Amino acid sequence: MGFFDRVKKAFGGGKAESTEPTEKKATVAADDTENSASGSTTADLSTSETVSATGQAASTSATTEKSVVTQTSLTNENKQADEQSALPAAEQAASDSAAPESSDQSLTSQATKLATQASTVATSAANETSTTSVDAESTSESLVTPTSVVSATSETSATTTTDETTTDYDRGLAKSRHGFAARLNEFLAGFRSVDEDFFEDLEGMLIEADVGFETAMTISNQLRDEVKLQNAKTKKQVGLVIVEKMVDLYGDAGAEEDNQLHFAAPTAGPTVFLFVGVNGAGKTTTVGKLSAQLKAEGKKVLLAACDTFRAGAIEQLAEWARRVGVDIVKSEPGADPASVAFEAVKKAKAENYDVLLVDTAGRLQNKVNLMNELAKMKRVIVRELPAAPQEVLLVLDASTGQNALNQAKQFQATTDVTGIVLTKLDGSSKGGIVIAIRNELHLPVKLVGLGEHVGDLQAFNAEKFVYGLFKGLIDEAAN
Ligand SMILES: Nc1nc2c(ncn2[C@@H]2O[C@H](COP(=O)(O)OP(=O)(O)OP(=O)(O)O)[C@@H](O)[C@H]2O)c(=O)[nH]1
Repeated sequence: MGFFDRVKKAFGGGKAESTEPTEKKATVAADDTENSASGSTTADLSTSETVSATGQAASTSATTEKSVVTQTSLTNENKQADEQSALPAAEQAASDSAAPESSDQSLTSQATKLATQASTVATSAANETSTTSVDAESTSESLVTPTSVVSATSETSATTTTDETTTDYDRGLAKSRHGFAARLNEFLAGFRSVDEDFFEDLEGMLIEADVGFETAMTISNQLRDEVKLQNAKTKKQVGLVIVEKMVDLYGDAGAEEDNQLHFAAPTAGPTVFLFVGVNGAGKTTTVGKLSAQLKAEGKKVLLAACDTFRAGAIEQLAEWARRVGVDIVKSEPGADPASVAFEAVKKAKAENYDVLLVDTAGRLQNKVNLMNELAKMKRVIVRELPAAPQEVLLVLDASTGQNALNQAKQFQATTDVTGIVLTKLDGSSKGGIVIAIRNELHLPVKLVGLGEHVGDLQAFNAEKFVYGLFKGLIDEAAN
């Protein structure tokens, strides 16, 4: 069965649950040989935990800073449900102008950004004290059903959670869905017959949707036969054949892809994840969100503020640490990032942390410096912990489209990237980039950012992603 048919069978027509075991299993695998025996657990990604307080109130070096952050209603803005289908023509207009496609940051907006990000963790300001501990219970309570990115515990909650995460993908991809539908509708509006012009326009439409040049060409070439083959005559049929082909190609290309985050074996910890990527891609935010989710799973988490280049970055990460209630190793702006990494690894080892999340700079004086710095940081980590880092995660801003692909190619050339975190999908109309990443970069997407809320960082699930992107059309095909 092709990938399109699998997704259709699992979700089509509004089904919330997979009817066959097509869901990827989230294997929390240890990186080395000890792994298979003891260090790996397998869990259905569709299952998630309802976060419960673990009672591990972590003390943090950042908590001496005191700030009161007012909770905002970001969630509502980011989670406007969309019930529109992919093909009908009227749907697209509003969405493309809704959210900014660029993520430029300025120092002057830093305070607002900090407040916004911290508020998504939503710890009650009233609980704040000037002591050095954060109340784990109130923090945990405030995380609105974050789906576990690495593990799952409750078999019984599977149905509900499949619903929830599918809905999260659905909401997070609304803009992309509208964007693609708009392009497809525009393209089909001019459809008369399947001729050379048709294929040229098709290629243009797909490239615009950010599926990538090579992918656009492959789809177009393969469809030359198939549109006729399948006797597609009406616009709707043609649209369906195009999407079906695109989805099947995507599924085939990912057959061997490992989308799971890898953790050190229990006895070989701590696990180290290094986050790299350009300025503003969402590294700090991702580290913050992930720390909250890992902590909620009972893990002892340490953050390392290795972006010493941008003064605000240290403060931003410290704010996340304080709010989430995890520890942080930081230094003064301008300090050597590798020395911060060294201190963090030392602390993580000595104090038995489970996971160390390392935030790095997105910009230095120039690209060569940046890449050299990352290499140096990695050397320091490996010297102290030979099996680490278990993941080097390249954070890409989905809304930057082809730019993100170019950035990825540069990072890939100099750094051993193990996976992609694709952020801001909620603010992008070009979710097609996921297709380009798989087909052109051959790097697995491991996490996706579907909004600014902590729970909006999700383990990547290809089936849900495809359904979120082409929901209307898949539902129609299923009925
Ligand atoms: N809507 C949305 N916004 C996001 C997402 N991830 C990050 N952001 C926002 O993107 C902006 C930049 O994020 P940062 O985490 O500061 O980016 P960075 O890569 O750490 O940037 P530098 O520290 O300058 O290298 C912030 O305003 C975040 O709130 C997401 O998935 N969705």
